Amino acid sequence: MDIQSPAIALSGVQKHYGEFALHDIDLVVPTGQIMGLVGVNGAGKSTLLRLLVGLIRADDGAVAVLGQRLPEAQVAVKRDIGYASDDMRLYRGQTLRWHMDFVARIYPGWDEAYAQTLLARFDLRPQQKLAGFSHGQRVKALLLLIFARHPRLLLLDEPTTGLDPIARGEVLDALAEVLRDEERSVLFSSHNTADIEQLADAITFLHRGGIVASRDKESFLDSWRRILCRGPAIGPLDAIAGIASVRESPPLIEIKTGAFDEGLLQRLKAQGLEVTAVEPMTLEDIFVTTVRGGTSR
Ligand SMILES: Nc1ncnc2c1ncn2[C@@H]1O[C@H](COP(=O)(O)OP(=O)(O)OP(=O)(O)O)[C@@H](O)[C@H]1O
Repeated sequence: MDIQSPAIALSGVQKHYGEFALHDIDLVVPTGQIMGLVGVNGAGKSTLLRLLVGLIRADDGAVAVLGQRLPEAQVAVKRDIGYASDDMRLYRGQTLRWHMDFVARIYPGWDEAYAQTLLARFDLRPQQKLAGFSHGQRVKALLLLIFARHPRLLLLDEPTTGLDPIARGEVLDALAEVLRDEERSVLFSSHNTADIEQLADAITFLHRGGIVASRDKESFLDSWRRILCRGPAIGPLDAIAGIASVRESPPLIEIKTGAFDEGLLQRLKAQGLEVTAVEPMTLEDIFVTTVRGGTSR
């Protein structure tokens, strides 16, 4: 296996389901990167992750994981991938210990000491049957079974959805610890932008089956600003390059931009506007503005 290759490389990927199409997907996740995949319900996040784990096949385009093409190398890469999603069913009639032994027999990289650490951290009882686990406990059990194998690539579909704030904090802390290993790459999806903002190095916005933006987190946060001005403007503001949205309630004007620089402020002033505040934006606000404005990367 080629360790110089990116962890994930998608090129021209298409997948059609009736009215829905995951389309023109070009995405590279370098080794060691933590990529957050953000999208509303039905955007295509799970479909993208299922393609990467070989559960479904692309209609067109190239899918490579850990330097190997799918679906040809699916069996070979599977042991190096940890995939967590609602698709994964644990056996309700068996205990967590039974599951741990089962996984340990299949994966030689099983780390029992780390599994014990995670049992304590997640406050899970190994002798309890899965049928008695709450939703949050089941999620934590699944992540334990994956993390203790030390897979090189983690594909996590909404790992924190449906968790209470305490369980969510535990899962995020364990993820942050797992992610400290620089050789490990991660793609995790969420509609909770706060989780993505906390953990990810890079962020991809998926909307209606297409990638609308994909950049490293810092440059996302650096380039977006909410600018408050006092008008009126001399000419139409939407025509100014770099403006993603304009909301007017005269004489106040709120502008959002994904291409913030001094030049933009000068252009606004040239329109007769007085700039009264320039504020950073949250990832959530950036996401909503990008999706509503249809801004392309
Ligand atoms: N096996 C399938 N057969 C038919 N349609 C499918 C199938 N899998 C997904 N779809 C459709 O593809 C679209 C994208 O679904 P997907 O589950 O990838 O979105 P998502 O972003 O993960 O959404 P959510 O946040 O709700 O989980 C939806 O319109 C869904 O109905």
